[in-house]
Amino acid sequence: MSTDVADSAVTPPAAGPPPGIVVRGVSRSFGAVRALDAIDLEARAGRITALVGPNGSGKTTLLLVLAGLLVPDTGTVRVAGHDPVADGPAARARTGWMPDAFGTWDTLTARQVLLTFAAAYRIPTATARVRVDELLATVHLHEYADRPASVLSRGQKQRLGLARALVHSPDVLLLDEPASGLDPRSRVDLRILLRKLADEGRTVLVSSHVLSELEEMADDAVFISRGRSVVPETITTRSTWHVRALSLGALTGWLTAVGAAWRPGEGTPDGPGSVLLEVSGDEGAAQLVRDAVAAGVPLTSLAPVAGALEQAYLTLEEERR
Ligand SMILES: Nc1ncnc2c1ncn2[C@@H]1O[C@H](COP(=O)(O)OP(=O)(O)OP(=O)(O)O)[C@@H](O)[C@H]1O
Repeated sequence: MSTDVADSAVTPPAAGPPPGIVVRGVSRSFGAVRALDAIDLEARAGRITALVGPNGSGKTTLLLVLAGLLVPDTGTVRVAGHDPVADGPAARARTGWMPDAFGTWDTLTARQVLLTFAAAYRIPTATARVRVDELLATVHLHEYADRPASVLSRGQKQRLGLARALVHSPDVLLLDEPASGLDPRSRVDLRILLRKLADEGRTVLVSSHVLSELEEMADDAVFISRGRSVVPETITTRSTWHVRALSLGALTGWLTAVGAAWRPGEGTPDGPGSVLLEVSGDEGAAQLVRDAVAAGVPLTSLAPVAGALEQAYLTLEEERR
């Protein structure tokens, strides 16, 4: 039986390591637009936290506040224990920021760009040279180390932006759409690198619209809608699963008899086929398998129709309507 029951990697933040990021009641308006509306958020050290939300929901505004580049109107923020406004230099020394589009000085080489940022973080020159070589290798830009940044493609610039965010070995990483423009190999490399950074005990907060990708990399998810953090219903209660059986007739007959709300999937009643069923999380799926076995209904597969993040996101969109 193919089942993704054990693979729901994204869970709400649980008790565990200390939070690397704490946001309490933060608001930020641009004129009449309330981009952040008393938002709360925690992201823990040693974990990758996904920041998920529709266009204009406030993700970039929040990341800019965390990076110390935008002052909130109200609320409190702690990044690696420091307030980015009141204690800016200490917070910035521990924060790596990767914006969605990384502007470089095109006349500098990739190496010079990184050395310039290393100097800004007051890393001694000899140490910086070693660190920059390591990072250029990590993001597979060593061949371009001494070429002007102007020759870099969009994806290569993104990778340089990632190296820039890591130059001072920050405790907290803030990544705004880091995978945009990256080819599939680079996306896999990014995922592996972020996992390694989290395993080293760093806090990684990453926003992306590519939910399948976030699903694979994130441990926790924070959903944001209209400037507030929200918990989509799906996270805690229901999701749609694809249930397949050797006999569609036996499956639908049994589901109808036990009063389950199912929708047709595919197949004909006297052959193999599937239905769509609302299931209450992994526990509900496990119970469904037990009940089907007890009832003599031959299930052949059971899987969520979409990743947990995608389902939660779609619920969020429904809730917004
Ligand atoms: N500098 C600004 N001036 C005026 N309005 C702004 C500014 N920056 C953001 N906004 C508004 O604040 C809201 C939140 O924007 P933000 O960029 O944070 O959203 P987002 O979730 O990052 O969106 P996207 O997924 O499209 O990148 C939007 O309504 C946007 O128009």
